[in-house]
Amino acid sequence: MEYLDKVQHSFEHAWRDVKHGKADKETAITVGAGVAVLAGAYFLLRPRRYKKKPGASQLTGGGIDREKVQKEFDDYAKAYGDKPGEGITERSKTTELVNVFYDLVTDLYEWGWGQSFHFSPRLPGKDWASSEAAHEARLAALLKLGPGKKCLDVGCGVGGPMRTIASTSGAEVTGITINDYQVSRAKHHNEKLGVQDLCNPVQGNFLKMPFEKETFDGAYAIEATCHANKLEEVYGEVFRVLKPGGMFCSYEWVATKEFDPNDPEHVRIIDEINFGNGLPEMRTYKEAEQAGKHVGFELVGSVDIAVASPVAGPWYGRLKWLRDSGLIGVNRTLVNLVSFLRIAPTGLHDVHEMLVKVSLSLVQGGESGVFSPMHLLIFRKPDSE
Ligand SMILES: C=C(CC[C@@H](C)[C@H]1CC[C@H]2C3=CC[C@H]4[C@H](C)[C@@H](O)CC[C@]4(C)[C@H]3CC[C@]12C)C(C)C
Ligand SMILES: C[S@@+](CC[C@H](N)C(=O)[O-])C[C@H]1O[C@@H](n2cnc3c(N)ncnc32)[C@H](O)[C@@H]1O
Repeated sequence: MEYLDKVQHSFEHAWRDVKHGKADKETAITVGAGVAVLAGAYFLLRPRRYKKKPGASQLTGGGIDREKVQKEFDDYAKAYGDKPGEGITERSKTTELVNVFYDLVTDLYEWGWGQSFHFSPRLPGKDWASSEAAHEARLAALLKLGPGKKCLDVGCGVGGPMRTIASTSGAEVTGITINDYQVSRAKHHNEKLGVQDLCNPVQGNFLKMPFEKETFDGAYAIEATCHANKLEEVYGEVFRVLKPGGMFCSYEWVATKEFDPNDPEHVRIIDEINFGNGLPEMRTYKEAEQAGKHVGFELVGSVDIAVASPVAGPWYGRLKWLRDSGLIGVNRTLVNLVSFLRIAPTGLHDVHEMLVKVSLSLVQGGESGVFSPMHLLIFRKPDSE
């Protein structure tokens, strides 16, 4: 703190000389540099209420008390075994760990990515936001949603997709997320956009949903069911709350047919993806298909969107660009700064470092073809049980 006092003292002296017209060249440079540093720091850290994303100075641990963020992250990290392919060791704790994971990452996701916590193929001539909206709207079309229809968003995050799908289709979308902080963020965004009459985020466990049977005309999940210990558990609940004849579409995180469980490099990539994203394990797309059939669904379609379009850019392109452009490096500096200044909770630095590392694993998973975050499964509940 002594160094900072000296800097402040010399800046005050210089500022006084400038005010009294006694500034020499050196003083003017000191003051100019000081003003530039302060302006730069404010620009980068400033709280940005709604317009775009939150500012770095608004990074929190979600529903976790500031002083507990470091311990919660350390406990989360300890929950993963170190044997290849092990994932979360105590599976009875998975849901609780996933909730902690989202307390830890939700602000960082919004700050560094946006309100839709998923990947999208890059459409030719479209920016990432348009490509993302198209990827989400595809589900509204597949589910044949429209005004008066009731749709369930299984693992809704802060509601980015919910708002797109409700706005494009006019359907009422109820979203469920385990994380209470995300519900508050989703409600904030819904009200800001004036879509709260169509979008209803609720806190709850998609393994035991607080909805009556046969409530919804359609359901979708976007990169969310991967957090379940067993896909049958969440698929079975979706089956229960869907009306007979209702459709369920899911973008699934899967190991692809390129994945070789005997290849240590493949296993390393998947293990790192599991740890850096709160997955208990990784399923293959075949296992996901089987899980849906096992709970009673008819499998209507199964396609890896990551490789479906010969002209779309790779889903991991945005992550690669963030790294290659140096933006992740800038983010690292900002997170270190707000952590050092105690503006953000201690521990958020470690969370961010986890995300820096997993961004590399995800790109490797995409480039090697062993992993896809968007294997689209289309299921239908039979007309009569
Ligand atoms: C579906 C899931 C999450 C998918 C993506 C939304 C996120 C996966 C990895 C995340 C990120 C990685 C690097 C971060 C970067 C270091 C930071 O400065 C800014 C945020 C990141 C870009 C962050 C953004 C969200 C992801 C892309 C899983 C959880 C099932
Ligand atoms: C990667 S986020 C995707 C969110 C949203 N689908 C989107 O694309 O923006 C995964 C979501 O699944 C939710 N989730 C994970 N496990 C859950 C559970 N057991 N019950 C309810 N929601 C859960 C998380 O809280 C989070 O909102």
